[in-house]
Amino acid sequence: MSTLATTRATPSIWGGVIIIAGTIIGAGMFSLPVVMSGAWFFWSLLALGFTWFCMLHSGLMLLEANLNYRIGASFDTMTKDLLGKGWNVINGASVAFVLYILTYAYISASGSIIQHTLGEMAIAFPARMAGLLFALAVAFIVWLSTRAVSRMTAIVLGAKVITFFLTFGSLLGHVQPAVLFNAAEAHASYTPYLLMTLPFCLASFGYHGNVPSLMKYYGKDPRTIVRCLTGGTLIALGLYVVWLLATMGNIPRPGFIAIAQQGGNIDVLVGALSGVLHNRSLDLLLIVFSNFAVASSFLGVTLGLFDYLADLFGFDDSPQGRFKTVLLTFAPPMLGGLIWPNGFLYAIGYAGLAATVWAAIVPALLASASRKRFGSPHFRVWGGEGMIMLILLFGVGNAMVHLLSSFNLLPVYQ
Ligand SMILES: N[C@@H](Cc1ccccc1)C(=O)O
Repeated sequence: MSTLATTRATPSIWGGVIIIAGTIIGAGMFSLPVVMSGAWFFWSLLALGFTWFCMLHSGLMLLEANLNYRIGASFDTMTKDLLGKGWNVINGASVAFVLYILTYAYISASGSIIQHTLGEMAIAFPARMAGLLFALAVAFIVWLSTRAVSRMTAIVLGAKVITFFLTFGSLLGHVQPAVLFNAAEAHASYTPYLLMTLPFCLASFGYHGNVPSLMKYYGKDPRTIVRCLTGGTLIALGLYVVWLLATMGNIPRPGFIAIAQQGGNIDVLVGALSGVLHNRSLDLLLIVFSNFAVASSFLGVTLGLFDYLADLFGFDDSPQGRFKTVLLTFAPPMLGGLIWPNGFLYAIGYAGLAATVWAAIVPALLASASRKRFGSPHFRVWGGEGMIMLILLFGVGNAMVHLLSSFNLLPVYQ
């Protein structure tokens, strides 16, 4: 994640916006229509809007604290200095956990989407094998060098943006109001299913590892970085709304029960959407887009995990050193993908649970501590203590929701 920013020559605001939007928009979005089918479209918009607001502001809080340190100082430096060793260990563990579980989710997702893609070409290929091979290819690129990752990401991200506009532009034309308004179910209840969507929204809006990278990229320029964070998160929000419109405007609400029962992985969702679209070229575009969306986050997140582990274990940058780090980065999630190829939805949920620590709770605590220590010489997030409390509540609330739903204490739409 961290190094994507350093390769562009002229820092225009778009570079930062694209880095942020590119990290945010990933596998998480494919979980949204399935987990939001209970709350359905309008309530889900509320959950998305609220999460967007909180995740943008937690990112700004991180920036506020980060601006008081040297350029290049990351999470680790700030939490150790402002919150102490204990928090630093908790924070580090949650970062590693999120990156690992996301890598697992991407392996599971890429396996399923490659299987689906090849299936469309009448080639039968097991998903486990596809996920494994794809992960090996990514591992090879990460092993080569950060530059290789950055170049691949630029290509994949470009393809993602182009196929996105083509796909969603035409998908919108297919929305059926009767399906979107769920006209078939007269007395449906939606609100009981609202809370459980939150951890998935949180995971889908995660990007916070990139805030220190933006400061490396632009220098201590809060105005520009604030614009990048706002622009990047807004693009993601807009895309998610269109994505919900496209899925919930085409697949009837009860149809999602079957999708969730089949594990809720990307291939099932894309398959269900193809089933109602009856449009060959759109179908193909959607498949191409899904492949690129997964691939770009996969590269970004595993690079982040790679850098993190290399730093933690002190492995050097020689081919052997990088090989050790790659092994540590990819072997555990690959093993998970082999044993349990269909845990995509669970993985995104757990990513939400752990990400709440370093993407909501810790940023709020950091901003609060850095205000006491430094004042805010460069930049201060608006809203004072109230805003800090809101982000803390959002973070703790998300963790509680996830725990409740893991113990089956929240209603599930089934
Ligand atoms: N938002 C990313 C996941 C992510 C979470 C937290 C940090 C970085 C990335 C996705 O949807 O795939």
